[in-house]
Amino acid sequence: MIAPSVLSADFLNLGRDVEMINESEAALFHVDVMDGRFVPNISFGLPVIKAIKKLAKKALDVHLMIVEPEKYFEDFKNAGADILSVHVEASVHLHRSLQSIKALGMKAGVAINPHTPVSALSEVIMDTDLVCMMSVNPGFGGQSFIPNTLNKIRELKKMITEKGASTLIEIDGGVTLENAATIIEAGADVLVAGNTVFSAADPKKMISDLHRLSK
Ligand SMILES: O=C(CO)[C@H](O)[C@H](O)COP(=O)(O)O
Repeated sequence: MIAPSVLSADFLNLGRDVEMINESEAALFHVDVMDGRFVPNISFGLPVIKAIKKLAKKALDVHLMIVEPEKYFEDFKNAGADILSVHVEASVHLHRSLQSIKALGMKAGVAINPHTPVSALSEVIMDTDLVCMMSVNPGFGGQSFIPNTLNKIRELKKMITEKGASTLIEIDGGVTLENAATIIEAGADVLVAGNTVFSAADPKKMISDLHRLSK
C-alpha cells in the first residue's frame, strides 16, 4: 500500500493535491502532525485535517509527532482520523493510549524512532493495528532513508509472525523508487512517500510506479 505524505503537498493547492491522491492508486492519506516540541518542526493541526477529510475518499492515517498525544485523541477523531499513531517515545502509558484510540473507533498505530529498538513494541504488538517505523529522524520531509531500518523491519516482521499479530508495518521517510522494492522485500506493508511523490513531474504516475513495485 502507498500512503502519500500530505506534508509535501502544495498547501496553496491542497484541494488539488487531495483530489490527485483520491484518483491515484494510493491506499491512504498520510497526515503528519508536528508540535515543535516532540520534533523540531511545526506542520499543521486539526483545522487542516478537517478540511482534508471533507474531500478525501480514502482513510486518513494521522501520525502524531507531539508530546502528550493522549490529550487530543477525541479531537483527532472528530477531525476525521481513521488511523491514529502515537510515538512510543512520547507515550508514558502506551497500552492505555492504544485502548483509548480504539475505544474512539479508530485504528491504533505506534510510531517508533530510528534509535528505538523493536523490542520496545513487544508488549503492545497484539494491541497495535499499525507500526509506523521511522526510517528518518522525524520532523522533516525529504531526508535520506536510514539503511539499518531494513534490519528493524525484518525483526518486527519476525515478532509479528511469532506472536500471531495482524499488525501492518508502515515505513516512513526517505522512500524512493530505487529503494522501495528492498523495503517491501524486508517486510513492509505500507510505504509513506512525501518528497518522492510531490517532487515528481507526475505525482499520480509516481504513486502508480510505487504501487506496481508493491504487488
Ligand atoms: O513523518 C515524516 C517526517 O517526520 C514524513 O512523513 C516523512 O519524512 C515522509 O517524507 P519523505 O517521503 O519526504 O521522506
